[in-house]
Amino acid sequence: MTERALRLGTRRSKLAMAQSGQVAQAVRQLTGRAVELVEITTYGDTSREHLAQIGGTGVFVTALRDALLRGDVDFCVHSLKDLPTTQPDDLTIAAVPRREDARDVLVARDGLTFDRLNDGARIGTGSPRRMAQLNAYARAHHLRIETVPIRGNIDTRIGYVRSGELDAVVLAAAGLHRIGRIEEATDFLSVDFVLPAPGQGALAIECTAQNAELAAVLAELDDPYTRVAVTAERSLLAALEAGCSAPVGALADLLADGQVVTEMRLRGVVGTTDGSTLVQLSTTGPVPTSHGDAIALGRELASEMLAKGAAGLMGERAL
Ligand SMILES: NCc1[nH]cc(CCC(=O)O)c1CC(=O)O
Repeated sequence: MTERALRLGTRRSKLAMAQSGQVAQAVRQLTGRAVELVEITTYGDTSREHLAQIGGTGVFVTALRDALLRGDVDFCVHSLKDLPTTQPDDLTIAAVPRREDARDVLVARDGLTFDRLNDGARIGTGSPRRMAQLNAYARAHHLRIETVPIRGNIDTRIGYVRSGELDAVVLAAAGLHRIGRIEEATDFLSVDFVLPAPGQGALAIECTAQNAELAAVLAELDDPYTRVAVTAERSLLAALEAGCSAPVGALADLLADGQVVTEMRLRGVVGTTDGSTLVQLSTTGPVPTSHGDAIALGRELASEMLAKGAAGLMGERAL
């Protein structure tokens, strides 16, 4: 007797369909079973409000999780950066596959890089984290830019540039890669001046905690280095008591001596959206070997950032 198809719950956006499709393919190969996509509409897809106003955390994931808990689907795929930092007890992140490029990119008119934008350039982004760091960089380099709050899916956002309404927009490289449009990036923003959102570029494959059998199968898709890195980044975010729409950037990366991984570095930033103040710190230590060690690393950096005044910079909300 053939087993029934596994049902993968997904949002309908192009990005969600692309990443769910890629994971579905990997699960088919892994299990030899059929995987069918089940489309689910989330509040984040239908609301026209700015993310910071609807509270940010969880707007894209709640409907998917409800479908999991109802048993309508067997597993789902989230962009890790969209997941709230507290994990519900009855759901498990069965796998965090190897991370895609974590950087933010610019899609600018006429192929322009950030440094070559015109004086007074209007750059679209709804993310307080991006606003804070772009404005801080512009201040330091005597560039005059204006960040313009926008939201919408990738097509909509790039559309503002194609229509001439904005000079540039900022997007995650990973999203463009996944939908096959990375060639449209005109500048890859170095993480030395724009730290990505915690978990950016990584996916989380989630199923119910009850479904241990499926969780064990999905765990084959887990990349342990990505898992500890995003755990440390999200621990930093949680310890700063900030959500996914907060002006917080974080990136954990591995330092290597030749081919040998020696240490992990965790960098974090918090700032005001106008870029006038940034608290940016980094810590380096042994690669965490457990979930607990990764959590501790994030907490440690958070407390150093709080001691430098990070808390006072997070009350802000985007327009
Ligand atoms: N906030 C929306 C969102 N959630 C995940 C991605 C794609 C990148 C990723 O997987 O980290 C994006 C788009 C963007 O920020 O440009």
